[in-house]
This record gives sequence, structure tokens and C-alpha cells, in this order.
Amino acid sequence: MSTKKRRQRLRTRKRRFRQRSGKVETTKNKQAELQVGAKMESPAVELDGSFMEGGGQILRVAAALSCIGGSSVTITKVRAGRSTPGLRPQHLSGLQLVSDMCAGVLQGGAIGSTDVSLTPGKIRAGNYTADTHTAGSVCLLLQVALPCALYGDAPSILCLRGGTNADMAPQIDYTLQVFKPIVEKFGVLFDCDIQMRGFYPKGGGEVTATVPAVKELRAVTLLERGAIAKIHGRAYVAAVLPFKLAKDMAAAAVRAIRREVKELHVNIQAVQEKEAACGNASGIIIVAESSTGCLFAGSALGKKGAHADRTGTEAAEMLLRNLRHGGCVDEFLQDQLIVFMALAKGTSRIRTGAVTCHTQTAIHVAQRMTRAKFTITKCVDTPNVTHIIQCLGSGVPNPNLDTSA
Ligand SMILES: Nc1ncnc2c1ncn2[C@@H]1O[C@H](COP(=O)(O)OP(=O)(O)OP(=O)(O)O)[C@@H](O)[C@H]1O
Repeated sequence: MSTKKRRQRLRTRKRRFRQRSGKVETTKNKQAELQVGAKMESPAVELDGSFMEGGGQILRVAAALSCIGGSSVTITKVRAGRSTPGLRPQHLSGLQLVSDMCAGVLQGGAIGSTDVSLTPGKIRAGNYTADTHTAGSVCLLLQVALPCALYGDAPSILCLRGGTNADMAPQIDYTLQVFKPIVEKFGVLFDCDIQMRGFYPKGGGEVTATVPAVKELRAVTLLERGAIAKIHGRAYVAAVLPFKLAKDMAAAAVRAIRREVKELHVNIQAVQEKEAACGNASGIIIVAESSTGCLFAGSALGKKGAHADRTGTEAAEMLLRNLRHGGCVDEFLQDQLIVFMALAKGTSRIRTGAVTCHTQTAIHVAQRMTRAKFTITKCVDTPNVTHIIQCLGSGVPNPNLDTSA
């Protein structure tokens, strides 16, 4: 027998002996210990779904942080603040998606359910599909799944189906032009392709997001607004709606913005969506960029019987409202950044206008689910009143990636 083989045999014998005497950690033992450890470190959390905002956002923030942190979460009184309480298709598909991504156990996962719990397992990278089968927002599916995908062991590909431009949710253009460049500052990199736009009531939209895993997220400081340097936008009509509606929306929006912002050229493109759109719809998104890289948006969707002018003006007024306050993010981005602030390593500071109820709710959930600590400071600098949301993040490293590499 060769020396090499003899040594190998000896090592095997020694290991068997240590196993019998309980001195060695087999992979199985290690996993069991880790699981017990994870459970001990991450106690189950119970959340009241009617708290403050009382809507779907509580579910998304809680489920994403449960997946990443390993603590099970139970949410009672789901969406009690809404006229149709309980899980709707978008919320249910989002929960099922993250449950799949972390090989978790989802209880109460049914339309209308008002009590739901998620017991997460380990996040596994892969190709995942979620379909709301309605016009439920694909951007809100991304909102719950993106943080989880970041904590996988490799890149994940998410195929998300539903509405790309839905009401009361980010339009996909917002996700790509406002949300994406800002979360990149935390180290959140993803690509997103729009295969098909989908609208109310049919849905039928599809986007594919490719999300690389991260080792950890970094803290972000956004305190200086700078000057508004650029305003551009997109007014669209899809399918059989006349192109004139898009032009009218764009023109009305430009007129409204010009009343307050006189020194900048405002470029809003009118677009007719043809092949890659499912259903009749119209809408507009306008984005303003500041000299320090802050991004703000105003958006609106055309409604049956409403004039295109009205839709354009509505989006412009939303944008102007967000330009007036002097903060560095708009009223929607605030709440969408809370999860990343909570997960990041170090202290993030973000100047905002009035702190929204969605943001306060997200902070409440993030503090229940992680060790992150948030404070909000009001700053009066006449005529502006802004707030600084500060967060000492929990600095959660990705346990699924080899951080020594
Ligand atoms: N016009 C908009 N532009 C960008 N983001 C938006 C816009 N409107 C809403 N959002 C974002 O969409 C999310 C909506 O969360 P919310 O919980 O209200 O919706 P939901 O999941 O559809 O649940 P519910 O039906 O209970 O309201 C928030 O993150 C909010 O910031």
C-alpha cells in the first residue's frame, strides 16, 4: 500500500472514531447546528398587518427580511386598512415567490387570507417565475423578491408577470429610471428587461430581472439635493388608443412644469406602444435629475373618461410637489429604500420631504425584523422643511456567498 493511501486510511479511521465519540462535525451535524443556531438567534416575529399603513407593503418588507434574516414571521389582520382586506393576487404571488426562493413554508397563502406566516429556509439562487394572473404590479413583485435574490449563492433570474404600469405602484419606468440608479449606491445591481407591457385590467405584462448576489450592502448618504439639472419623460399610449392622447399628455405636463421651472428644457417624448404591449392603456412618467444625482418622478395613468391633459397635469404636479420640498428622494422612493438601509453595513442618511406613512410603516417592520436602528430628525431651513432618515444598518452579510474570496 502506498504511503498516500495509508495516510488517507488513517485519516478516515480517526474521523470515524471522532464521529462515534461525537467530536467531529459532519456536514449534516453542521447543518443541523446551523439551523438550530439560526432559530435561536432569530426568534419568530408576529406583526399586526393593520399597523399604520395597514397595506401590502407590510407583507413585502416582512417577508423579504424574514427570508434574509432567517426568522419566521406571522402577519395577522393582513391589509386590514384596505377596502378588500386579506391577500390579493399580487401579494400572494409575491409571498409564494419568496417562499420558493428560500425553500420556505408559507401558511395561510390563499386569496383573501388575513393571517399568513412564512418559515424561511436557505435562499437558493435560480430561475423563478411569479405570475399575478391580473394587472397586479410586477414592480411590487420585484420589491419583495429583489432583496432575497441579493442574498442567494449566485445570480438569480426572476420572470415576473402582471401589470408593468399599474396604479398605486411604481410604473416599470419608475423602477428602472429612479429606483434602480439609487439602489445601485447600496451595491444592489440588477438588470431588468421589459418583454411585454401589461396594464389594467388584463395584465399580461412580463419583465425579467437578473440579480447578482452580494456579499453585503453598503450604507448610503443622500443629503445634498443640488440643483435640478434635467427633466425628461415619456407619455405613452398602447394598442388602439390614438397617438394624439400621448402628445396631449406630454404637452399638458410640459406646460404645468414650465409654470414653476422656467430655466430648464423639459423633454417629454410621446410614444405609441405597439407590439410589446398587452391591452389599451395610456400613461406618463416624468423624471427630474439633480446636479448631485438625486432622482424624482411624477407619474399618472390615463383613466376612462379622463382628459389626456388632466393625466399629464397630474403627473407634472406630482413631480413639482417633490421638487418643492428640498429633499433628496421623492415621496415613493423613501419607503422603497428602507429595506436596503436596514440591511446595509454602516450608517445611511437620507434627506426626505415629509416622511410618509408607508415609510414609517416600513421602518417599524424593519426594526422588528432586524437589528437596524432608525431615527428621524426634522430640519427647518426656511423655506424648506426636510427630514433626515438615519439608519444604523444591521450589516447582514450574505451567509450563502463565500465572503473570504
Ligand atoms: N406613483 C408611484 N410611483 C412610484 N412608486 C409608487 C407610486 N405609487 C405607489 N408607489 C409605491 O408602491 C408601493 C405601494 O405599496 P402599498 O402597500 O400601498 O401597495 P399594495 O401592495 O398594492 O397594497 P395595498 O393594495 O394594500 O395598498 C409603495 O412602495 C409605494 O411607494
